[in-house]
This record gives sequence, C-alpha cells and structure tokens, in this order.
Amino acid sequence: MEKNPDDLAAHLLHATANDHPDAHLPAGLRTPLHPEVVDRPDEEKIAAISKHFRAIMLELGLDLDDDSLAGTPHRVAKMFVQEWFKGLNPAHRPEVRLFENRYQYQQLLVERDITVFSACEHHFVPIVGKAHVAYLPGQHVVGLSKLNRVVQYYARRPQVQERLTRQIAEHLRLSLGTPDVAVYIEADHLCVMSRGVNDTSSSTITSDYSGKFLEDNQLRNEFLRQIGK
Ligand SMILES: Nc1nc2c(ncn2[C@@H]2O[C@H](COP(=O)(O)OP(=O)(O)OP(=O)(O)O)[C@@H](O)[C@H]2O)c(=O)[nH]1
Ligand SMILES: [Zn+2]
Repeated sequence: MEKNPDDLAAHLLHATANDHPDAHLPAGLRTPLHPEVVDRPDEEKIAAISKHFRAIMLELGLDLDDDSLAGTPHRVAKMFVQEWFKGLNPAHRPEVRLFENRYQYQQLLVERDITVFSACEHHFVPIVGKAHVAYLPGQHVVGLSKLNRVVQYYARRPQVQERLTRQIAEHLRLSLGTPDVAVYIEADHLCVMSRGVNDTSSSTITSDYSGKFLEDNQLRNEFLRQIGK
C-alpha cells in the first residue's frame, strides 16, 4: 500500500516552533540540536559567531587590523550560517513537489552525480563527494531537482556520512510515499586527507536500500550499473 505523499507535507505544515526541525525523521536520524538556539534569527547567529571567530583568530596570533583579515570573522560567520550549515535552518527545507504519474512510468529513475558539499562534525572540515539516488515511481513522480535539493539540505550541516545517507533516504521515502528508494554516497573527507592519517587516496562509500531495492538483487545491480559501479 502506498503512503499518502501529503502526509509529510501535512506534518511539516503543523509543526510548531518547539518541534525539532527533523521531527519527521526517527529520533536516531535527527541531527543533534540545542533547542534554545535553533530559532535564533540568522543575523544574531552571524554576529555571535563572528565575535567568537575573531577570538580564535586572535588566539592564533593574527593581526585583525590587517585589511585582508579584518573582515574574515564576519565572512566565516556568514559562510557557516548562510552556506555551509544552511541545512540546520528548517526554513531551507525543500518542498518536494510531486506530479501525477499519468504516463505510468514505473521503471527505475536514477538521479546520479549529485554534488555533495558537507562538513565533518568531528573536525568542521569539508566532506566533498557525489550522491546517487533512485526510486521506483508509483502513482506520483517527483520534480527531479527536488532530489538534488533534499541531498543538499541534509548535506549542508555538520555531518557524519552514515547519518547523511540515512536522512536523505528516509526523507525521500516519506515525501515520495514509497519504500522503493536507494541512496549511494561516495565522498572524500578532508579530515582524513589533510590531517590525522593524511591519506589522500582513500574515500568513503555509504548506501541505503529499502523496499524493492533490498528485495530484488537485479534491481539493485541495475542501479549500481547505471551509476557506473
Ligand atoms: N563514522 C564516521 N567517522 C567519521 C566521519 N568523518 C570523520 N570521521 C572520523 O571520526 C573519527 C573521530 O575520531 P577521534 O579519535 O575522536 O578523532 P581524532 O583523534 O582526530 O582521529 P584521527 O582522525 O584518527 O586523528 C575519526 O576517525 C574520523 O576519521 C564520518 O562521516 N563517519
Ligand atoms: Zn573529521
């Protein structure tokens, strides 16, 4: 039985300010958030982060009066709030628009090579990679760009790749109203490449298969073939 794709939209519509922004996801998949800070306006967050980052730069011994460095605390704060971590703000959660599947397209649909820019939550350095997502349409098809937008929404947070993969898969299952979803992410972690073990050649692969992708090896292999694996 297909779940009504309006369920997620209805839930989000009725979510109150006190709800966790990931309240639609199972508890273990929610990004750990501090309840009092989530609702602060962007301008307040940028001002506070800017102040703290300035202190970090001073501790490093940098001259904040230098004309090239003077604006850096504000630049970094703006980048964190409005770009790198914009997925922490539920105002940026994409609306997943569905269309009636009048043409009865029922084969595999793959959106491949979706750019992933994220950040490792342990070291706050970039995770860069590609996501490949697929689903089997039922009564509805999704506007293609919404698949990219869902990936980007969850990527633009401090992350671990496993949770990112599972959040995307769960969100797609809910919003598409089908369990037949596959998510595959391959990414380079700057925390592994540029420090610690300093390994510039290893990369990390994660995947999430559900519904027919779990039951049907042929379908899963076709997905993997289509993404060049
Ligand atoms: N499971 C998982 N681990 C990650 C991810 N990104 C980074 N890590 C790891 O998080 C771990 C943090 O381990 P710690 O031992 O606390 O940190 P550390 O001393 O900086 O570790 P090293 O990187 O080994 O120097 C490291 O092993 C990282 O490689 C991710 O997406 N998933
Ligand atoms: Zn890291």
